Amino acid sequence: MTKIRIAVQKSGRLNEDSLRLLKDCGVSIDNGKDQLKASARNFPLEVFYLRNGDIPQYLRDGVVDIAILGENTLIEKGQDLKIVERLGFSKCKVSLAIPKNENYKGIEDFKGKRIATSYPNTVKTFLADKGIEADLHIINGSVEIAPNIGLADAICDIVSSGSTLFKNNLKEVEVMLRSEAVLTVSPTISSEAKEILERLQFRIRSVQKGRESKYVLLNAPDEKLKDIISILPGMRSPTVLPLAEKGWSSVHSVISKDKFWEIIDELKAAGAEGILVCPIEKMVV
Ligand SMILES: Nc1ncnc2c1ncn2[C@@H]1O[C@H](COP(=O)(O)OP(=O)(O)OP(=O)(O)O)[C@@H](O)[C@H]1O
Ligand SMILES: O=P(O)(O)OC[C@H]1O[C@H](OP(=O)(O)OP(=O)(O)O)[C@H](O)[C@@H]1O
Ligand SMILES: [Mg+2]
Repeated sequence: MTKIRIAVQKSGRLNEDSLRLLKDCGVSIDNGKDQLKASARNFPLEVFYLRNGDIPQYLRDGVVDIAILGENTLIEKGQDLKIVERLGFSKCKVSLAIPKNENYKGIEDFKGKRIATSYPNTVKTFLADKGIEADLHIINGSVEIAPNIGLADAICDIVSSGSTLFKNNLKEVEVMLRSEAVLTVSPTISSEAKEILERLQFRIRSVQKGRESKYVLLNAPDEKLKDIISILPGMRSPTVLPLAEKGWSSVHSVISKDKFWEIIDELKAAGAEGILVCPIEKMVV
Protein backbone atom coordinates (compact mmCIF):
# COMPACT_ATOMS: atom_id res chain seq x y z
CA MET A 1 0.00 0.00 0.00
CA THR A 2 1.31 3.47 -0.89
CA LYS A 3 2.21 5.76 1.97
CA ILE A 4 2.83 9.47 1.65
CA ARG A 5 6.27 10.44 2.94
CA ILE A 6 6.32 13.73 4.82
CA ALA A 7 9.44 15.58 5.97
CA VAL A 8 9.18 17.29 9.35
CA GLN A 9 11.97 19.25 11.00
CA LYS A 10 13.88 16.89 13.32
CA SER A 11 14.25 19.46 16.08
CA GLY A 12 13.83 23.18 16.22
CA ARG A 13 11.18 25.81 15.82
CA LEU A 14 8.90 23.90 13.43
CA ASN A 15 9.00 20.45 14.99
CA GLU A 16 6.40 20.74 17.72
CA ASP A 17 3.72 22.63 15.77
CA SER A 18 4.17 20.36 12.74
CA LEU A 19 3.61 17.24 14.83
CA ARG A 20 0.68 18.89 16.63
CA LEU A 21 -0.95 19.64 13.28
CA LEU A 22 -0.62 16.01 12.19
CA LYS A 23 -2.04 14.89 15.53
CA ASP A 24 -4.98 17.30 15.23
CA CYS A 25 -5.58 15.83 11.77
CA GLY A 26 -6.10 12.50 13.51
CA VAL A 27 -2.77 11.07 12.34
CA SER A 28 -1.17 9.09 15.20
CA ILE A 29 2.57 8.68 14.98
CA ASP A 30 4.61 6.41 17.22
CA ASN A 31 7.36 8.73 18.27
CA GLY A 32 10.38 6.83 19.45
CA LYS A 33 13.12 9.19 20.61
CA ASP A 34 15.92 9.63 18.08
CA GLN A 35 13.96 7.85 15.38
CA LEU A 36 14.58 9.30 11.94
CA LYS A 37 11.55 7.69 10.38
CA ALA A 38 8.16 6.76 11.84
CA SER A 39 4.91 5.41 10.45
CA ALA A 40 1.43 6.56 11.30
CA ARG A 41 -0.79 3.92 12.87
CA ASN A 42 -4.05 5.02 11.31
CA PHE A 43 -3.21 6.87 8.09
CA PRO A 44 -1.01 5.94 5.10
CA LEU A 45 1.80 8.29 6.09
CA GLU A 46 5.46 8.05 7.02
CA VAL A 47 7.29 10.87 8.79
CA PHE A 48 10.95 11.59 8.02
CA TYR A 49 12.65 13.75 10.65
CA LEU A 50 15.18 15.89 8.80
CA ARG A 51 17.23 19.06 9.07
CA ASN A 52 15.21 21.95 7.80
CA GLY A 53 17.85 23.20 5.39
CA ASP A 54 18.18 19.77 3.73
CA ILE A 55 14.47 19.32 3.02
CA PRO A 56 14.22 21.25 -0.31
CA GLN A 57 16.78 18.90 -1.88
CA TYR A 58 15.04 15.81 -0.48
CA LEU A 59 11.81 17.04 -2.10
CA ARG A 60 13.53 17.58 -5.45
CA ASP A 61 15.15 14.15 -5.29
CA GLY A 62 11.81 12.54 -4.47
CA VAL A 63 13.08 11.09 -1.17
CA VAL A 64 9.97 12.60 0.42
CA ASP A 65 6.64 13.56 -1.18
CA ILE A 66 5.70 16.54 0.97
CA ALA A 67 7.20 18.67 3.75
CA ILE A 68 6.39 21.23 6.38
CA LEU A 69 8.85 24.09 6.02
CA GLY A 70 9.21 27.77 6.73
CA GLU A 71 8.36 29.77 3.62
CA ASN A 72 11.69 31.58 4.18
CA THR A 73 13.58 28.32 3.57
CA LEU A 74 11.73 27.85 0.30
CA ILE A 75 12.55 31.38 -0.80
CA GLU A 76 16.20 30.74 0.06
CA LYS A 77 16.59 27.21 -1.27
CA GLY A 78 13.43 26.03 -2.99
CA GLN A 79 11.95 28.64 -5.29
CA ASP A 80 11.07 25.81 -7.70
CA LEU A 81 8.92 23.97 -5.12
CA LYS A 82 5.18 24.45 -4.94
CA ILE A 83 3.32 25.54 -1.79
CA VAL A 84 0.00 23.71 -1.44
CA GLU A 85 -1.13 24.96 1.99
CA ARG A 86 -0.26 27.85 4.28
CA LEU A 87 -0.23 26.59 7.85
CA GLY A 88 -0.40 29.77 9.95
CA PHE A 89 2.29 28.96 12.54
CA SER A 90 5.99 29.94 12.90
CA LYS A 91 5.26 33.42 11.65
CA CYS A 92 8.41 35.50 11.34
CA LYS A 93 10.24 38.03 9.22
CA VAL A 94 13.60 37.88 7.51
CA SER A 95 15.18 41.27 8.07
CA LEU A 96 18.34 43.32 7.79
CA ALA A 97 19.64 44.78 11.04
CA ILE A 98 22.47 47.08 12.02
CA PRO A 99 24.00 48.21 15.37
CA LYS A 100 21.45 50.17 17.39
CA ASN A 101 23.56 53.29 17.76
CA GLU A 102 24.14 53.72 14.02
CA ASN A 103 22.15 56.17 12.00
CA TYR A 104 20.23 54.52 9.13
CA LYS A 105 19.65 56.64 6.04
CA GLY A 106 18.44 53.98 3.62
CA ILE A 107 19.31 50.86 1.69
CA GLU A 108 22.39 52.58 0.13
CA ASP A 109 24.00 52.30 3.57
CA PHE A 110 24.55 48.58 2.82
CA LYS A 111 26.84 49.33 -0.17
CA GLY A 112 30.14 47.51 0.37
CA LYS A 113 29.14 46.46 3.90
CA ARG A 114 29.89 43.04 5.42
CA ILE A 115 26.58 41.27 6.12
CA ALA A 116 26.47 38.06 8.17
CA THR A 117 23.61 35.73 7.28
CA SER A 118 22.31 32.20 6.85
CA TYR A 119 20.16 33.44 3.96
CA PRO A 120 22.68 34.44 1.26
CA ASN A 121 20.40 33.94 -1.76
CA THR A 122 17.59 35.94 -0.21
CA VAL A 123 19.91 38.84 0.68
CA LYS A 124 21.67 38.77 -2.69
CA THR A 125 18.38 38.92 -4.60
CA PHE A 126 16.97 41.62 -2.33
CA LEU A 127 20.05 43.86 -2.65
CA ALA A 128 20.66 43.17 -6.36
CA ASP A 129 17.11 44.29 -7.01
CA LYS A 130 18.04 47.65 -5.50
CA GLY A 131 21.42 47.82 -7.25
CA ILE A 132 23.40 47.32 -4.04
CA GLU A 133 26.53 45.17 -3.79
CA ALA A 134 27.62 43.95 -0.37
CA ASP A 135 30.03 41.42 1.06
CA LEU A 136 28.16 38.40 2.45
CA HIS A 137 29.48 36.24 5.27
CA ILE A 138 27.58 32.96 5.45
CA ILE A 139 27.20 31.55 8.96
CA ASN A 140 24.76 28.93 10.15
CA GLY A 141 23.67 30.14 13.57
CA SER A 142 24.01 32.85 16.21
CA VAL A 143 24.13 35.37 13.38
CA GLU A 144 23.20 38.27 15.67
CA ILE A 145 26.51 38.05 17.48
CA ALA A 146 28.51 38.83 14.30
CA PRO A 147 28.61 42.66 14.54
CA ASN A 148 29.60 42.48 18.23
CA ILE A 149 32.64 40.31 17.51
CA GLY A 150 33.75 42.35 14.53
CA LEU A 151 32.81 39.73 11.95
CA ALA A 152 30.31 41.93 10.11
CA ASP A 153 28.80 45.42 9.94
CA ALA A 154 25.23 44.18 9.67
CA ILE A 155 23.17 41.00 9.71
CA CYS A 156 20.26 39.41 7.93
CA ASP A 157 18.29 36.91 9.98
CA ILE A 158 14.92 35.83 11.26
CA VAL A 159 13.09 38.29 13.49
CA SER A 160 10.03 37.36 15.48
CA SER A 161 9.64 39.13 18.83
CA GLY A 162 12.80 41.17 18.17
CA SER A 163 14.31 40.17 21.50
CA THR A 164 17.42 38.54 19.96
CA LEU A 165 18.15 41.79 18.09
CA PHE A 166 17.55 43.79 21.25
CA LYS A 167 19.84 41.62 23.35
CA ASN A 168 22.62 42.04 20.79
CA ASN A 169 22.24 45.82 20.49
CA LEU A 170 20.92 45.65 16.95
CA LYS A 171 17.93 47.28 15.23
CA GLU A 172 15.83 46.08 12.33
CA VAL A 173 16.08 48.45 9.37
CA GLU A 174 14.64 46.52 6.40
CA VAL A 175 12.05 43.72 6.36
CA MET A 176 12.92 41.57 3.35
CA LEU A 177 10.10 39.07 3.66
CA ARG A 178 7.40 37.67 5.92
CA SER A 179 7.13 33.96 6.43
CA GLU A 180 4.97 31.25 7.97
CA ALA A 181 5.05 27.46 7.93
CA VAL A 182 3.80 25.97 4.67
CA LEU A 183 3.08 22.55 3.22
CA THR A 184 5.14 22.00 0.11
CA VAL A 185 5.22 19.19 -2.41
CA SER A 186 7.82 17.24 -4.39
CA PRO A 187 7.71 17.66 -8.18
CA THR A 188 7.98 13.86 -8.46
CA ILE A 189 4.99 12.96 -6.24
CA SER A 190 3.10 9.89 -7.53
CA SER A 191 -0.61 10.01 -8.31
CA GLU A 192 -1.29 7.59 -5.43
CA ALA A 193 0.55 9.83 -2.97
CA LYS A 194 -1.27 12.83 -4.42
CA GLU A 195 -4.59 11.25 -3.51
CA ILE A 196 -3.39 10.79 0.07
CA LEU A 197 -2.18 14.41 0.03
CA GLU A 198 -5.68 15.57 -0.90
CA ARG A 199 -7.15 13.66 2.05
CA LEU A 200 -4.55 15.20 4.35
CA GLN A 201 -5.20 18.71 2.98
CA PHE A 202 -8.92 18.27 3.59
CA ARG A 203 -8.16 17.44 7.23
CA ILE A 204 -5.69 20.32 7.58
CA ARG A 205 -8.29 22.79 6.33
CA SER A 206 -10.88 21.41 8.77
CA VAL A 207 -8.42 21.78 11.66
CA GLN A 208 -7.47 25.30 10.59
CA LYS A 209 -11.09 26.41 10.18
CA GLY A 210 -11.77 25.04 13.67
CA ARG A 211 -8.79 26.90 15.12
CA GLU A 212 -10.00 30.13 13.51
CA SER A 213 -13.53 29.84 14.88
CA LYS A 214 -15.48 29.71 18.15
CA TYR A 215 -18.85 28.17 18.90
CA VAL A 216 -21.14 30.62 20.66
CA LEU A 217 -24.33 29.81 22.58
CA LEU A 218 -26.53 32.49 24.12
CA ASN A 219 -29.99 33.13 25.47
CA ALA A 220 -32.22 35.85 24.09
CA PRO A 221 -35.73 37.16 24.66
CA ASP A 222 -37.79 36.36 21.56
CA GLU A 223 -38.50 40.02 20.76
CA LYS A 224 -34.74 40.65 20.39
CA LEU A 225 -34.03 37.55 18.26
CA LYS A 226 -34.16 39.36 14.94
CA ASP A 227 -31.49 41.90 15.95
CA ILE A 228 -29.27 39.23 17.51
CA ILE A 229 -29.47 36.93 14.48
CA SER A 230 -28.48 39.80 12.20
CA ILE A 231 -25.19 40.12 14.14
CA LEU A 232 -24.30 36.42 13.86
CA PRO A 233 -22.86 35.02 10.67
CA GLY A 234 -23.08 31.21 11.31
CA MET A 235 -22.10 28.51 8.81
CA ARG A 236 -25.52 28.78 7.16
CA SER A 237 -27.64 30.70 9.65
CA PRO A 238 -27.71 30.45 13.44
CA THR A 239 -29.60 27.62 15.15
CA VAL A 240 -32.52 28.89 17.28
CA LEU A 241 -34.09 26.60 19.89
CA PRO A 242 -36.89 27.46 22.34
CA LEU A 243 -35.98 27.53 26.05
CA ALA A 244 -38.18 25.93 28.71
CA GLU A 245 -39.06 29.46 29.85
CA LYS A 246 -41.68 30.94 27.54
CA GLY A 247 -40.61 33.93 25.44
CA TRP A 248 -36.93 32.97 25.48
CA SER A 249 -34.71 31.18 22.94
CA SER A 250 -31.22 29.73 22.80
CA VAL A 251 -29.14 30.81 19.81
CA HIS A 252 -26.09 28.82 18.58
CA SER A 253 -23.61 30.03 16.02
CA VAL A 254 -19.99 29.93 14.82
CA ILE A 255 -17.95 33.13 14.81
CA SER A 256 -14.47 33.96 13.61
CA LYS A 257 -11.82 34.39 16.34
CA ASP A 258 -10.65 37.65 14.72
CA LYS A 259 -14.00 39.36 15.13
CA PHE A 260 -14.78 37.64 18.40
CA TRP A 261 -14.81 40.50 20.95
CA GLU A 262 -16.49 42.94 18.57
CA ILE A 263 -19.35 40.50 18.00
CA ILE A 264 -19.68 39.68 21.70
CA ASP A 265 -19.99 43.42 22.51
CA GLU A 266 -22.67 43.82 19.84
CA LEU A 267 -24.56 40.75 21.09
CA LYS A 268 -24.58 42.04 24.66
CA ALA A 269 -25.78 45.44 23.52
CA ALA A 270 -28.56 43.76 21.51
CA GLY A 271 -29.84 41.95 24.63
CA ALA A 272 -28.06 38.56 24.58
CA GLU A 273 -27.62 36.89 27.99
CA GLY A 274 -25.71 33.88 29.34
CA ILE A 275 -23.21 33.88 26.48
CA LEU A 276 -21.07 30.71 26.34
CA VAL A 277 -18.03 30.39 24.07
CA CYS A 278 -16.53 26.99 23.20
CA PRO A 279 -13.52 25.97 21.14
CA ILE A 280 -14.13 24.03 17.93
CA GLU A 281 -11.95 21.01 17.36
CA LYS A 282 -12.64 20.62 13.65
CA MET A 283 -14.91 22.30 11.17
CA VAL A 284 -15.76 20.27 8.10
CA VAL A 285 -16.99 22.44 5.27
N1 LIG B 1 11.96 33.08 16.37
C1 LIG B 1 11.17 32.51 15.48
N2 LIG B 1 9.84 32.74 15.51
C2 LIG B 1 9.02 32.16 14.60
N3 LIG B 1 9.45 31.34 13.63
C3 LIG B 1 10.76 31.08 13.57
C4 LIG B 1 11.68 31.64 14.49
N4 LIG B 1 12.93 31.19 14.21
C5 LIG B 1 12.77 30.38 13.15
N5 LIG B 1 11.48 30.30 12.75
C6 LIG B 1 10.91 29.51 11.64
O1 LIG B 1 11.22 28.15 11.90
C7 LIG B 1 12.06 27.62 10.86
C8 LIG B 1 13.08 26.70 11.51
O2 LIG B 1 13.95 27.44 12.32
P1 LIG B 1 15.06 26.74 13.23
O3 LIG B 1 15.89 27.80 13.79
O4 LIG B 1 14.42 25.79 14.15
O5 LIG B 1 15.84 25.83 12.20
P2 LIG B 1 17.11 26.07 11.32
O6 LIG B 1 18.23 26.36 12.24
O7 LIG B 1 16.78 27.08 10.28
O8 LIG B 1 17.20 24.68 10.55
P3 LIG B 1 17.83 23.21 10.81
O9 LIG B 1 16.67 22.26 11.04
O10 LIG B 1 18.46 22.94 9.48
O11 LIG B 1 18.75 23.31 11.97
C9 LIG B 1 12.67 28.84 10.18
O12 LIG B 1 13.00 28.55 8.85
C10 LIG B 1 11.54 29.84 10.29
O13 LIG B 1 10.59 29.62 9.28
O1 LIG C 1 13.01 37.88 17.28
P1 LIG C 1 13.15 36.68 18.20
O2 LIG C 1 11.84 36.30 18.82
O3 LIG C 1 14.24 36.86 19.21
O4 LIG C 1 13.54 35.43 17.29
C1 LIG C 1 14.58 35.46 16.37
C2 LIG C 1 15.60 34.42 16.63
O5 LIG C 1 14.99 33.13 16.58
C3 LIG C 1 15.77 32.27 15.73
O6 LIG C 1 16.79 31.65 16.43
P2 LIG C 1 16.58 30.32 17.28
O7 LIG C 1 16.09 30.66 18.64
O8 LIG C 1 15.78 29.35 16.49
O9 LIG C 1 18.07 29.81 17.45
P3 LIG C 1 19.13 29.33 16.36
O10 LIG C 1 19.93 30.54 16.04
O11 LIG C 1 19.90 28.29 17.07
O12 LIG C 1 18.38 28.80 15.19
C4 LIG C 1 16.38 33.24 14.73
O13 LIG C 1 17.54 32.69 14.13
C5 LIG C 1 16.67 34.47 15.56
O14 LIG C 1 17.94 34.40 16.14
MG1 LIG D 1 17.04 29.15 14.20
